[in-house]
Amino acid sequence: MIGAIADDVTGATDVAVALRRRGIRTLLYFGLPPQGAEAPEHDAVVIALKTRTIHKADAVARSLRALRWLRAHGAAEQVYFKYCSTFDSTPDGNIGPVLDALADAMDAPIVPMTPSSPEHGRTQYNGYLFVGDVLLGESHMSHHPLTPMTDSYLPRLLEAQSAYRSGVVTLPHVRGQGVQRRLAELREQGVRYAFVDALEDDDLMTAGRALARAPLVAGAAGLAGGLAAARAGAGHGEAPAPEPSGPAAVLAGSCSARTLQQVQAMIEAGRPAYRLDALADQNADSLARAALAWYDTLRQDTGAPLIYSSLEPAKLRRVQEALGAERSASILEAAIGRIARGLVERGVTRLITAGGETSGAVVSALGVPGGVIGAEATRGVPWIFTPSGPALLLKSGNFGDPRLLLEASR
Ligand SMILES: Nc1ncnc2c1ncn2[C@@H]1O[C@H](COP(=O)(O)OP(=O)(O)O)[C@@H](O)[C@H]1O
Ligand SMILES: O=C(O)[C@@H](O)C(=O)COP(=O)(O)O
Repeated sequence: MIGAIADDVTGATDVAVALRRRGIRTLLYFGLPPQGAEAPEHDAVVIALKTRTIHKADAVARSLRALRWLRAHGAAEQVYFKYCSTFDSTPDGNIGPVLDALADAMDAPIVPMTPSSPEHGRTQYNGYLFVGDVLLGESHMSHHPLTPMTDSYLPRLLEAQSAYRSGVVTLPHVRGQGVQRRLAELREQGVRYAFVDALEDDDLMTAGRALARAPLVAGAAGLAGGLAAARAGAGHGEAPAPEPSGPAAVLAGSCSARTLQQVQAMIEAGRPAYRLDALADQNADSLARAALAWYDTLRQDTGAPLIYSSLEPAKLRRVQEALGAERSASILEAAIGRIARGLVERGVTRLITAGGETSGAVVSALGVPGGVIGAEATRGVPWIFTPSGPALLLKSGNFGDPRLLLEASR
């Protein structure tokens, strides 16, 4: 059985649906699964953590707890550590510290990985990560509020955060000379982390077949899809994918280029929109109260509203200079969590959130333990049906076309 540990909740939904698409019956939990919970038949478990930007010791402790749970429940035959397809991290971590801890705990001699996800425009070549046709460090990710990415060479990025050496399985190895052969060479050279080049889905499928027996693998959802495809013989066909209904609302806390376009599309379509301004009010409670009071004034026929804090890079910098990056993020995340609770109390049954950290804040504020994976609003962004809460669409900041938020909230 595959056990996946994801460093944020949007990443968890992305990897869960990548497994499910290949007929792998997948359970998704937000945090450690509740004790004694009855689980339907399954072939994979995904545990969504929120460890991407917290203190690294805490990230390591939570990830090891997740590993212990997977082992105790027979779900650690192969462990997949899901990080972002744009390698979101800082020189402190948390990808490196978490991987070091997992690799040590599992005694994994070498950990193959790749953030490549060609369907989202992320590709790895000679160890460099591209976003569309530019290098990661030259992409919009260099402006990220919490994890600005300014380098593009993956071994260097990981070595800065890890106690171990990194190397590359280059494309000629993937496409001919052999992934296993290259991994053996790298092991001899004392390398513990092997970034596998992949430009196309076929490369991920080849890598997935070669890595079917690796105890610990890491990366974005693309390689998880390759591993799942390698097991597809044991698959159960794609499960039915229900669509939710009922009143919807959109909460956007991502400042990624794609979310900014999606927010703009909602505003241009005339949807009611309310901006959370942390410069004007630094109290999460009163920010949330004011937003909910605004929501209470809306007519029924306006279309689903948008509440957002998303700002373009120059304005975001001003907020961060005034309040600090961490403080402004934590005020806004706390406010959005409270707003989510207030919206559900007011009858919202479809909640759409943009941004990984933002979605994590919403999931913890709602206290939902996990959910059943439903239809994808767009590739990698499935509806999640929670047992007693609303249906959730947890959208990675960078995913979806510019009309996604508008259309998903119709
Ligand atoms: N106006 C703002 N000022 C400062 N920080 C902000 C603002 N709006 C959003 N943020 C913070 O930026 C972070 C965005 O991260 P996240 O939600 O993971 O989005 P993405 O998926 O694009 O990475 C969140 O912690 C959020 O609270
Ligand atoms: O791999 C990806 O790009 C996503 O699954 C992901 O991790 C999303 O993170 P956010 O952009 O922070 O939502």
